[in-house]
Amino acid sequence: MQKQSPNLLDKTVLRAAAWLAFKKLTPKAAATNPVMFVVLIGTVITAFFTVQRLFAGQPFGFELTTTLLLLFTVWFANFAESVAEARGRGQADSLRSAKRALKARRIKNGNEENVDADLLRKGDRVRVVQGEYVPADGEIVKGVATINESAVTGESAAVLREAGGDHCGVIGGTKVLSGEFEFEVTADPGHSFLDRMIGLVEGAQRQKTPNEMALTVLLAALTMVFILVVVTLPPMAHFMGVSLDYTMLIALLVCLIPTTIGGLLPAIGIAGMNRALAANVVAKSGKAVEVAGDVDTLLLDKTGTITFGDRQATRFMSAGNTPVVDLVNAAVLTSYEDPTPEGKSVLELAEREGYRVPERPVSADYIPFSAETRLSGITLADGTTFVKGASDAITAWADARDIRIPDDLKALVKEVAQSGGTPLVVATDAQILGVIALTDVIKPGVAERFARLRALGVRTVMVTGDNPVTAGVIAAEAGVDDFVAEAKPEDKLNLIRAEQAKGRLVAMVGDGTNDAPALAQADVGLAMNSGTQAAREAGNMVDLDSDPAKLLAVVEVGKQLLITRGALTTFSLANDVAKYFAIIPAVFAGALPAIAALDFMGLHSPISAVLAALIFNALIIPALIPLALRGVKLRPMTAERLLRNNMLVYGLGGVALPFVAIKVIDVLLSLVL
Ligand SMILES: Nc1ncnc2c1ncn2[C@@H]1O[C@H](COP(=O)(O)OP(=O)(O)OP(=O)(O)O)[C@@H](O)[C@H]1O
Ligand SMILES: [K+]
Ligand SMILES: [Mg+2]
Repeated sequence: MQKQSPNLLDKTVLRAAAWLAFKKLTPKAAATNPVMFVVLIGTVITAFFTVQRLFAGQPFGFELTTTLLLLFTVWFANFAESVAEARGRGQADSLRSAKRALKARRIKNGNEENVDADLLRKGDRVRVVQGEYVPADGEIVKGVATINESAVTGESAAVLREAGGDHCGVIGGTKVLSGEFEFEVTADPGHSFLDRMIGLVEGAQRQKTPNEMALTVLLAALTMVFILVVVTLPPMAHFMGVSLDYTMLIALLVCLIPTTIGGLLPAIGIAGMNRALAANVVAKSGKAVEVAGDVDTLLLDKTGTITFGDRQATRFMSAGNTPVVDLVNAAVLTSYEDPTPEGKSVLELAEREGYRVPERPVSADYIPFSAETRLSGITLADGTTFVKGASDAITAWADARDIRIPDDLKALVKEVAQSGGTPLVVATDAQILGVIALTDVIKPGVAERFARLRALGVRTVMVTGDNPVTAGVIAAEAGVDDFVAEAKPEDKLNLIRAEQAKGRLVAMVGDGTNDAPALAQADVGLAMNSGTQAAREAGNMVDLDSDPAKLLAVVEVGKQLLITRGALTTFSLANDVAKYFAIIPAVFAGALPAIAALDFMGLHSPISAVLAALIFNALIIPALIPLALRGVKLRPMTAERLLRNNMLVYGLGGVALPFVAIKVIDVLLSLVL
């Protein structure tokens, strides 16, 4: 479900960007971009020459044209960045409309008071009822509600949020459709998700990523090299008895330095962030999006990520001679206070099948389900305990109590597991009663996405708390590369560490508090917005749609960012090399007949050659803006093949294009000059 991003050539966007690009024509703004800074200095110098010649009564047409072309080059570079920013700004406006003046019922010392939402602070308790807007970001501590989050996510389907689980997160500005709850505020005003998103799309919080920094340094170094080359030209020319024109040298320098990629680099980065946002993913930094493109291993859990995660009980299968009613009764007792989908569905199945089940006990100790123990249960007032859980967990529990394992248990567990279902073994402290079969459905399309990721060189590993047989069946059906079964939360963390120790970059997704350490350890940690505050803080990205499969899209957005940057860098550098060979002979041909042999382009005159190159050099920036913003199309192939293809297309294309374009512009100029 992608949010509609404004049209690339939307008139209002372009107009806003054009103005913004003018405002950026300052030395301070240019200073962040070394290549453009050099062009700006060149502009000032050629402008000086223009004025000088004007006052000396000499012809100044070439100087003036060069000055204007250089100014346009910087303006086009600013324009590219501004279009990317302005496109984000449109998104920010629609987000800002979700931020309205909200009221809150704050609870203080047991009393309720009406306050402006601006006054809410971290830790405050607030009550919200049906029909109201959630006044701040927070976690539900009491109650349950369905919420329409469309103001923030663009998704209009109602979502369920409740206390005490991994789905307790609420976002300020969203609307409560039904139910009521109390929540604890987790963000001060100005630091909410909405605020963060708005800041991100407006580029206010944009910092250069490490890769972008490295590339900027490289481009600056190249610029330095070309400055040295051009500076040594006059003495050399002088030695050969040729005197060179300084305006022409500056024009030559600008043609040679990497202005194309220098001008498009910021736009490419912003566009990547915008694409992540359009997919409803809030990255805490541009770096996170970029790292996602380099990820080698993707850790996914099974339930809820690969499958829909709404595991439903579908069958009671008793073991040995145990009557099915005994199994059902025990299963029901363990589920009265089990709020998980699994627990609820056990009660529903018993009712649907018409069993007369025991009353809900008035006083009992409940054993809540945890991913650590992988079981849930109840101890009645008379001391009898009933548990249900993963087969290995219950077998271990039974072993510790010297409870005999029925002979046919293994076969029952296997039968459920082989169909891809999850067997829950039910036991009392006297015997093992049987198995509840839970079924879950694999999300459509995941197998194709994994195949696509594999083609891109990303390994997928499924980590699940489920048994190895079920895990194997689901893994095969979904087409993951590897799986780990019977995993506890800390196993995820260890797995991430092990992968990282092999020099791999790891991405994972999670929503629970127990996922937080792994989310923090992973290079890309995608937290679900529905998840706990701990998870949302630990991850470096948050998915507003709370769809764990979104991780796949995030990796693709990151890859596309890296590939686009690589392709345009190749193209830009190839261009510069070509321009060198296209215009140097023309510039020297008149003075040095020996070089005329190299002047295979047959350009009209040195002046038209240089102007043609400058015009091409300026126009190529806006011509590539659409590609920079949309991104190079991501085709499933390995990194090496991608690199080779890019070198072929963008490298060879980048070499060939300037020759053709400069020749055409030169012919047109010769008609004018
Ligand atoms: N409500 C429950 N009561 C008892 N046992 C449960 C309950 N829910 C799940 N289990 C058992 O605990 C195991 C671990 O559950 P957990 O939710 O940690 O992982 P999972 O959902 O199987 O896998 P994943 O990590 O892919 O989400 C399950 O495979 C199941 O056997
Ligand atoms: K250039
Ligand atoms: Mg789970």
